[in-house]
Amino acid sequence: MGNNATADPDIAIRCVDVHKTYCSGDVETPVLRGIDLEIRRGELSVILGASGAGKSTLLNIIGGIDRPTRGEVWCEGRNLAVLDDRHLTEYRRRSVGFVFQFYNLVPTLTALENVETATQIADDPMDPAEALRLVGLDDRRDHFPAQLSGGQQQRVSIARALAKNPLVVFCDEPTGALDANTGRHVLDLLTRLNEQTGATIVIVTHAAPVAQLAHAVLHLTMNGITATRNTRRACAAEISW
Ligand SMILES: Nc1ncnc2c1ncn2[C@@H]1O[C@H](COP(=O)(O)OP(=O)(O)OP(=O)(O)O)[C@@H](O)[C@H]1O
Repeated sequence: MGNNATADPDIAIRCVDVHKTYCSGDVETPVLRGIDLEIRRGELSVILGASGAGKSTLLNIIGGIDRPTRGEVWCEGRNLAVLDDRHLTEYRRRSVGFVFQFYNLVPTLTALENVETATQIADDPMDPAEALRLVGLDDRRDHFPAQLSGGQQQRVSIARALAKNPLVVFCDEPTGALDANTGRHVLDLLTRLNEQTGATIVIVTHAAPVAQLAHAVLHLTMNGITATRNTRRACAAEISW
């Protein structure tokens, strides 16, 4: 398949027959066995799967952190699987934003400065103060991470990812370190940002109820991936886990 694999402007990322096998000495661990998927622009997608199903492995591949053993990962007319290191780094910097379970903020920088670290490497960034306003933290811009709650730190990390104006924001277990109520606020924020800004958001989680928030649900198992669409999406207040 050639560049036409991403000719559809509604598709942000497309995987074609993606395989990943980890090799350590003589031991081979096959994790992804022929994954086909599409991430649609402007949508909130949830990748769901049990522990060990390969969610982080898949996220690392579509986020340009790792490469597949076999298969194609199409984004903006390029197959990430064959990009050299320099271009893959460029893709990570310019085209994707990451939100991790443990926030990964720089402790010696204020909330605003943490967001600025991302906007300084982006082509078309948002005003960092505006990004903090979008996540409801304009009054905390001069606070350091240690002066913020877990939920607030996660909101800073969401502002940091969003402020790059990336093609896709990837969130790996974004509520994993938060209590249920704070987690619900973070999910509510992600759905609101998707609706208000049109940001394409992918949430990776083992928490099945989160799938109710999504336009598209990608269910990853040892046997492959199945995609379903929600005809009615729940709001974060309606879900519990
Ligand atoms: N670098 C590696 N070398 C060898 N095996 C690995 C490596 N990274 C992951 N694995 C294996 O790949 C499988 C999938 O791991 P992965 O972290 O992608 O799953 P996951 O669905 O994200 O799990 P969890 O929800 O527990 O984080 C696991 O069996 C894991 O042991």
